[in-house]
Amino acid sequence: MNCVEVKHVTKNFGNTCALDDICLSFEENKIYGLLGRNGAGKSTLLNVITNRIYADQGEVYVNGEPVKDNDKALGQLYLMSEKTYYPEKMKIKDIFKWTKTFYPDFDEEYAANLAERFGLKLTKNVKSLSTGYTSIFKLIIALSVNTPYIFLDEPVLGLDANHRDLFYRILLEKYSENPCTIVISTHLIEEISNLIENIIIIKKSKIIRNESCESLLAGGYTVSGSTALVDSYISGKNVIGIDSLGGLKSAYILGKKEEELPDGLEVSKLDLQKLFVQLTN
Ligand SMILES: Nc1ncnc2c1ncn2[C@@H]1O[C@H](COP(=O)(O)OP(=O)(O)OP(=O)(O)O)[C@@H](O)[C@H]1O
Repeated sequence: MNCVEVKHVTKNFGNTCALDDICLSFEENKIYGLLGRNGAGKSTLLNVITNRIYADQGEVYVNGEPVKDNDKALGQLYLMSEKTYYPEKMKIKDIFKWTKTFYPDFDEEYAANLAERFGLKLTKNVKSLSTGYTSIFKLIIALSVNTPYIFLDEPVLGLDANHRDLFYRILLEKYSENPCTIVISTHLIEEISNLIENIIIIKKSKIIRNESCESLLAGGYTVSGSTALVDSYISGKNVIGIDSLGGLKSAYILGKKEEELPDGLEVSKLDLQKLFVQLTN
């Protein structure tokens, strides 16, 4: 089966263990969310997968071939990283051309079209871009390279709400027209909860969850209603969070829901962000 496999990868920086015996795989044509608190090891994992840094132990395979010093396997992967490696004085349009020399399937026309949709001028150079437009420029390249596996590390860093919304729409558009594997590492969990099918949570260098979003969220539920009703219902239950507004309350509960709930209470699915906070605290 075509996939990216991470097998027993460990990476230390001096006394800091950034990745501890990580095993996982990214299957073809799926969208993954890679979540974890600051310093959990997300960027290190993406850098090891794309061979930007070497693991101390373990291997990464693309469709069965090791990526280490293997241009063919590496050509299947693209990482949009937090760091910007492009020459500062180079114009965007020239970077697009340059990218095509490394990634022959890079679609210059599509990239120019995305630049127009985001309002990015192709004649600007990298140095003159704001934080948001630097992310946009890197995103456009990632969405246009057409590699089977795309890794996005903090893709919406500095993007305003309108541009984030546009990015999520474009991502889904692209995915439905031309499916590929997309791995998104982000702290904006709620915003991607409807995009991702699978979720990988990394905590202090270890994977603590790797499953479908659906199965993760099936581990609990949300009840909403009047404060008095909710308070009485949640007594003795495993409550991981509460939101109150006026006389209304929502409680996020782990565990299985009873068949019958008291009248006046509404049930909905668990909130991914609340669950993440609880799992990674
Ligand atoms: N080049 C490096 N030198 C030393 N320590 C490093 C280096 N890169 C990462 N680390 C350490 O490894 C750990 C994992 O860092 P990493 O950047 O992978 O986390 P992250 O999950 O991406 O965090 P964030 O969400 O804050 O970007 C942290 O403790 C970090 O300080």
